[in-house]
Amino acid sequence: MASVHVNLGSRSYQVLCDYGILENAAKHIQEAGLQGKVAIITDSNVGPYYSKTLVEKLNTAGYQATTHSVPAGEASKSMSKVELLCREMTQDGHDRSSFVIALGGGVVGDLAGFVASVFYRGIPFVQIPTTIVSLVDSSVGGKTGVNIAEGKNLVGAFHQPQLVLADPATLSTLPGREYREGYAEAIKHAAIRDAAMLTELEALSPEDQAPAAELIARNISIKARVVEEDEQEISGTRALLNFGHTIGHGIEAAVPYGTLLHGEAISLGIRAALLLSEEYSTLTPQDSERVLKLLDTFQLPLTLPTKIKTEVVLEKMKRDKKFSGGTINFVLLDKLGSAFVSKEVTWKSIEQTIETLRS
Ligand SMILES: NC(=O)c1ccc[n+]([C@@H]2O[C@H](COP(=O)([O-])OP(=O)(O)OC[C@H]3O[C@@H](n4cnc5c(N)ncnc54)[C@H](O)[C@@H]3O)[C@@H](O)[C@H]2O)c1
Ligand SMILES: O=C(O)C(=O)C[C@@H](O)[C@H](O)[C@H](O)COP(=O)(O)O
Ligand SMILES: [Zn+2]
Repeated sequence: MASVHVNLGSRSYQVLCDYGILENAAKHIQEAGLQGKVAIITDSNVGPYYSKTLVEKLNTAGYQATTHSVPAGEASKSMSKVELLCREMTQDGHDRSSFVIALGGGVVGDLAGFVASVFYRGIPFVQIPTTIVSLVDSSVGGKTGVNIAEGKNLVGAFHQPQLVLADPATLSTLPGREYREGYAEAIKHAAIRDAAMLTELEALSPEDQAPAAELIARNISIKARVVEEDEQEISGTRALLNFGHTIGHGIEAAVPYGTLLHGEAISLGIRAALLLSEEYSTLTPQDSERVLKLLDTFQLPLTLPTKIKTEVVLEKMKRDKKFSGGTINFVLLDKLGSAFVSKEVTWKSIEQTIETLRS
């Protein structure tokens, strides 16, 4: 079993990654010190596959589990679903002594984590990720939250999970498009911190059943080390995990949520960030080409659809958390595996770069 420790003082936790680990979820949850009532939050696609067995195993181990499902998809990452889940949980007898399990992809993880952060002013939660995005990225780090019409993740809280149980076997039921999009986040990790991992990713095929537990753990380690340095994105180190997200989030929010999957929008955002890295820093076109080729291997979009208007992307971007007090903090690469935050990038360049994404 691959295991990564996320060292955050009193908020430290373990990420356990192994094929079939879900079978032993109750044992690992017990070992993490969680007891009593548990609200499993999942979605309409994931629940039917995995929640019944999980409930049975938890109840056999002495837990009292209830299941709460939201419709699958990005639109469920909303304040209205937060209220609905809090009401359902209260009606089902949950209180301060309960804990939450997020069973699903990044949408469920962000939503359930946020519910856990506000329910009775905060209860513990466990992440059980079931997509590539959530296995390599979103289940770790404690960023939770929901979208509003004005932009992505604009309402949220830092709330670390108490345990992450990563079972790559769950990927066997994940549809191809949702499987491929997740690699945008792994490619991002390689681009900002681990150029050698590009070679590992280049050896994969989008037709593979699932990546090795070691590759998932390698991504989690990259993220964990960054989060340990700057848990609440104050010093700027954690902003590096936002490579490709500044324009990417603008694109994702410019069309109804769910039209583009998160990883697809981030693929376009990565292309934009590579172009700006060449313009403002020392990244070479050859290095950019290598990353673009990898995104293309996973059939991720690199051309911005005409229906997505530049002015709408810019409007959404201006509300992004990376723009505070009028300053643009843009994550660039100086070479593969090495990222930094630049304050030099102008709105004019951003606008031109978005236009370049059209061809
Ligand atoms: N908090 C963070 O650090 C962080 C990091 C990255 C992404 N995110 C967020 O994560 C979200 C995207 O996550 P995602 O790409 O996992 O999307 P998702 O959670 O919507 O999952 C994608 C689709 O796959 C389905 N699905 C999930 N697991 C399945 C399985 N094993 N079998 C069958 N179907 C399955 C879901 O029902 C959904 O339809 C975005 O909202 C993004 O902002 C957060
Ligand atoms: O964990 C982080 O920090 C990240 O930036 C990871 C991103 O992949 C993720 O999409 C995150 O939700 C973006 O955060 P935001 O603060 O820009 O909303
Ligand atoms: Zn992301």
